[in-house]
Amino acid sequence: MKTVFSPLHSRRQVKTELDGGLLIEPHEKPSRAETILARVKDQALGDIVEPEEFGLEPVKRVHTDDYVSFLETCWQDWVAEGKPGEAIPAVWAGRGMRHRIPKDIDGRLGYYSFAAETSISDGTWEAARASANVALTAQKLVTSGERAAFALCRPPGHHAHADLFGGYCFFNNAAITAQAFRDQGCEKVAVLDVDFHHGNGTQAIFYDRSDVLTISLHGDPDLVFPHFLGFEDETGEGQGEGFNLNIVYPPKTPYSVWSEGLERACQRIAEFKPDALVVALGVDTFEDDPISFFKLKSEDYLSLGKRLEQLGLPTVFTMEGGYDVDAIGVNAVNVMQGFEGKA
Ligand SMILES: NCCCCCC(=O)NO
Ligand SMILES: [Mg+2]
Ligand SMILES: [Zn+2]
Repeated sequence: MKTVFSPLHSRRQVKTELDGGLLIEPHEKPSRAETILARVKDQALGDIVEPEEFGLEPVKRVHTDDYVSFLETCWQDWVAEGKPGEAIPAVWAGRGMRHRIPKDIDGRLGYYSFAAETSISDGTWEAARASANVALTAQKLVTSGERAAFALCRPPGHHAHADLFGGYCFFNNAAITAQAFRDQGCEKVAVLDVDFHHGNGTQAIFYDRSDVLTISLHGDPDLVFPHFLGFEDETGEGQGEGFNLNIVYPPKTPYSVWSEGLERACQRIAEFKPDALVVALGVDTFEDDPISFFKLKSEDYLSLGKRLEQLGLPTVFTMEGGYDVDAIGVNAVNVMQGFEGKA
């Protein structure tokens, strides 16, 4: 299987993440991508290709023009205001307030985000653009005949809404990929989010549509991020009713239980009969992940990959979360190797 990777991921090198009232070293760090890349090479998974430049048009098929423009100038706008630290949103439109776009950078940071842990600094824009190009290059490989391709995306994307960043995400790489499949002739596309966290952005982007089926398995939002979306009663709206499926699990869920949800998801996908599959691959479901609470083991990712291959679909994997850096390479590449029959 080919892997698409961009060294430009390292342009995202923020020094802060707001966590527990402290500014900590971000969990979403450059070594995550480098460790996965090293494992791809160590396992000779396949060629490693750099992304092509697709420009902003395919990104704007999912994200609003004003949001894209905000991201492009956020850091310089912040610096121009003489702010001493990294750009961190700190004010939002609460209940009863107005959702209009302020002029001030603090107001715009709040308007275009849903959480405060995701700092922005120099290079975030370039890395986010490269990450979307990585996903689009993987999609092009698959439409050009590859059965599957691994988009080693960093920063991740599944929390990003059409005009919201958060959860370490800016551009929704999985949604951009799904829309590219649609724009290139696929009638139906399924997005399966196996990251520990709910793919709230992906759900929201396609929520009223029946051409893209969105499914996510994740930790109970009553207990974990993103807290305000991802419940099982969210099944889609309008044309999209019945085309969103959330499968929620409690702390300490092992693969033996989690895989029952995977089976439900796979059966729903088979019933939907899509022309392509996008897998939002987070491996923060791992038993030792520092910010999550499932108990999957490294060998379980081989089984996950094997089950996904049985769907028989052209498949793009977009890298999402996973923060046990020592294990992330084995866990992510195990999915690809399981997909290719090593299980
Ligand atoms: N306290 C912020 C948690 C952000 C979750 C990031 C993630 O892994 N999403 O998939
Ligand atoms: Mg998920
Ligand atoms: Zn996650």
